[in-house]
Formats: sequence, structure tokens, C-alpha cells
Amino acid sequence: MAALQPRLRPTSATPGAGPAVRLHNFVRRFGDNTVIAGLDLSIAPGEFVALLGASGSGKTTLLRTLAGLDAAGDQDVHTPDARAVVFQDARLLPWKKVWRNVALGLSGGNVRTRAEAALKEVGLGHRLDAWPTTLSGGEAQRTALARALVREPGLLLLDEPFAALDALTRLKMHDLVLSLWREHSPAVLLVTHDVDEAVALADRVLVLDKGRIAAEEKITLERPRAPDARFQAIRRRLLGHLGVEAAPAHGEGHLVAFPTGEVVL
Ligand SMILES: Nc1ncnc2c1ncn2[C@@H]1O[C@H](COP(=O)(O)OP(=O)(O)OP(=O)(O)O)[C@@H](O)[C@H]1O
Repeated sequence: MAALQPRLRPTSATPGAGPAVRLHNFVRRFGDNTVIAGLDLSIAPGEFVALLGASGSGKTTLLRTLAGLDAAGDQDVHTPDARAVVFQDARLLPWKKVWRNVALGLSGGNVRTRAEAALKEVGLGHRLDAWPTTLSGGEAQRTALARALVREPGLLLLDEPFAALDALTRLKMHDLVLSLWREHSPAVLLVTHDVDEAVALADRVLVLDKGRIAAEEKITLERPRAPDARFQAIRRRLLGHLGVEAAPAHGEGHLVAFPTGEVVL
């Protein structure tokens, strides 16, 4: 991935060696449209950060920049060398078996063994030789997570990876991501529209608005996080930052509609 973006200057993800990610006064324009307007961002090694924001606020642009998939020019963008991205769709190659999808691009020895270990870690040790078309949505996303983690990334970028999954599978994926994160300790940036997902998972939640960080919540609640009063207070504050009136909690039978039309159960 570094080859795609030679102007990104990698930093070490070793704890104590400074942030895993650092952007200073970052700007991204598409023609006359200034999507990111002088953004400062720092993510510590091993920190789990979630990014919320209305549609078009620049979340994916920021994630793509950190992934090295979007031009940063000569700007001050520091990331670890090893980065991996999981998108909303698993993006598996249908003509390669599951383990070969995970092994794709790996160099060195023991490629099959490493892919197998990663697939076992995500609970797919029994699907190594399956074809991607035979996987469920959740299994496909597990495969995408295995493909990301087998590279031992210092930065794991998650672009709404659970948005297309049913609610139960999504909750299982939350548990899986937390256990993988504990095991491998990458810095994580999770882009999501789901406020509850952000509060359940992250150490810190950022709200992006018109390419700027409009609000930030540090979350020190112990994991696993029950939707208790403290959880709800954070949730309500974040919804407020997103321009949504204090809304009923999960399970109260209501929907939260964002001004942009997205709906979170
Ligand atoms: N390649 C591109 N060329 C031109 N404009 C772009 C390009 N990529 C993104 N944009 C514009 O940048 C703005 C931010 O887009 P981005 O996808 O980063 O938003 P987002 O917050 O991820 O939105 P969503 O939640 O809908 O995915 C939008 O106005 C979009 O049209």
C-alpha cells in the first residue's frame, strides 16, 4: 500500500514512539469543494477511534487518505507503514478460495499457515477452501477482517464494515473486532453512522462536520459496555453534536433519523 502513496511518511507504531497517526492542518479539495478544511488528528498506537458525521462530511475521504488511497500531496500526514482497510463490502476475489483471498499479496514463507491462523482467529477455520460466493455476509466480513489482520497492521481502517449486516451478526462482529483489537493492538479508525456502535467500541469518538472535527468524546467505560445511564449520556451528547434531538435508546422501539436521511435503529 505504501507504494500507492509514496509521499506518506510512515511513523513507527511502537508504544511510546509518538502517535500512530498524525495529520496537521490537512486540507482536501475536489475542485471548488473543500471537503477537509484544515484538520488536525492524532491517534495513539493501539487507540480505537470512531468517526461519526453526516453524509458528505468527509469521513471516507479522511479514511482513504490514511489508507494511502487518496492523494495527500506534500501534506503533513503520518501513518504506520502497515495499514489495512475493511470496507462495507468484503471485496473478495470470487475466483480465489477463501484462504487465498486472505493470503493475497503476502510475501515470505508459511503463507498458507498464516492465512489459516488468521481465518481460525475469526472463526472460519472450517471454511479455508470455500469459495467466496458460498459465504454469508457475516462470513465474508470475517474473511475481510482476517485478510486485514494477517498483515499485522499498525493502523486498521474500518469503513462502515458492519453496516450491511443484520443486527445480531453486527453485535457478534463487535465482539470479534474487540477481541482482535485486544490481541493485535492496532490503532483503529472506524467510520460509522451508528452512534451506539461508536459508543460500544471506541476509546474516543470524533464528530466530523464539513471537514472539521466538531466534537470529541473520550469514553472510559469498561468493555463490554452495557447501554446503562452513562452510555446513554454519551450517546445523547453525540446525537446532539450530530444535530439530532435527544433520542430514545436502543430497544425502545423508535428510530433515529439523521437530517441526511440515514436511520439508526
Ligand atoms: N473523487 C471525488 N471527486 C469529487 N468529489 C468527491 C470525491 N470523493 C468525495 N467527494 C466529495 O467529497 C465530499 C465528502 O465525501 P465523503 O465520501 O468523504 O463523505 P462521507 O462523510 O464519507 O459521506 P457518507 O457518509 O455518505 O459515506 C462529498 O461532497 C463528495 O461528493
